[in-house]
Amino acid sequence: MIKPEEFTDVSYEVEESWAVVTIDRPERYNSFRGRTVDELIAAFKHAWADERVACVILTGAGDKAFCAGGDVKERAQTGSYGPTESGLFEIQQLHQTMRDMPKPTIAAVNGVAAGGGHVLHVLCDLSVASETARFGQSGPRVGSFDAGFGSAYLARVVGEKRARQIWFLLDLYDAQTAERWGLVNDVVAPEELMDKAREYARKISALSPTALRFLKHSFNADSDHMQGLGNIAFAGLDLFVQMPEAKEGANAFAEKRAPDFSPWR
Ligand SMILES: CC(C)(COP(=O)(O)OP(=O)(O)OC[C@H]1O[C@@H](n2cnc3c(N)ncnc32)[C@H](O)[C@@H]1OP(=O)(O)O)[C@@H](O)C(=O)NCCC(=O)NCCSC(=O)CCC(=O)c1ccccc1C(=O)O
Repeated sequence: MIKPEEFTDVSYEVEESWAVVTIDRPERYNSFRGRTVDELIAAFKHAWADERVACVILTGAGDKAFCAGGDVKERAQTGSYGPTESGLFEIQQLHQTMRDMPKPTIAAVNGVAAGGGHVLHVLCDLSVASETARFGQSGPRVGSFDAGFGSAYLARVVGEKRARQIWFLLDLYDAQTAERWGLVNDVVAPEELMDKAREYARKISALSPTALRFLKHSFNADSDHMQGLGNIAFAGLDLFVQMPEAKEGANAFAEKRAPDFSPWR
């Protein structure tokens, strides 16, 4: 497993009694490649094992993006998300690690949370948003989908109609709308975002870790079957991204043009 001091795409810091994990690729809107996903898994496991840490704050570097999902430019240029430790692109393992780790996770959404980056905030136990944050999925525009937690668990959070609206219209929603839909717990001014996340973390740090551990597993138990849906979905996605239809989506994004999916209707 990669050590925090070897991280290139993510930073890991311990403040008081919590860890702050920051996705640090602002020039790509904090989108993730294979290496980023490996480092995020390592960061969450590190926090899980770290006795100084009661909970984790996940955020993005800069003020533009929390995370814009998979690095579509890398996918368009190379056909993959680049090298990884295991040779696998372990996004599903990241989702599972975030859910399985017994310590609460708090997303501090500092900018746009799109695609697989939106899924990461949805999978955090709590979400705090900056007033300037924007939220949405983008897969069907760039030749992708998340038919696991990214759709099924999203529907648990916001309801079926809203989840289908998010995935079928692909609009970006502002922080006030996200709060109204129950997608985030609090909205604050950009300069107050990390302080609000720290306020949550401080409260959590004062509580019984064992009680929180049982509660987190209890909340998760009711949606754990979605991991099985994810296995089917990501197996399908592995095949789909090799197909001309999916490549049209990624290429169109990299070439800054609208995709033409009409041949596949
Ligand atoms: C995020 C946006 C809505 C922001 O829009 P806007 O504010 O107008 O900024 P832009 O000018 O568009 O972007 C600024 C700058 O950042 C670059 N950038 C943005 N997003 C990405 C990205 N995802 N990858 C690479 N680079 C990105 C953008 O090109 C600009 O750079 P310049 O050099 O200045 O031109 C908007 O940017 C947007 O819609 N972005 C794309 C979001 C997206 O589609 N994300 C990927 C969705 S798929 C996914 O995340 C899951 C992947 C996955 O899990 C998977 C798993 C297993 C197998 C396959 C897959 C899979 O491939 O899907």
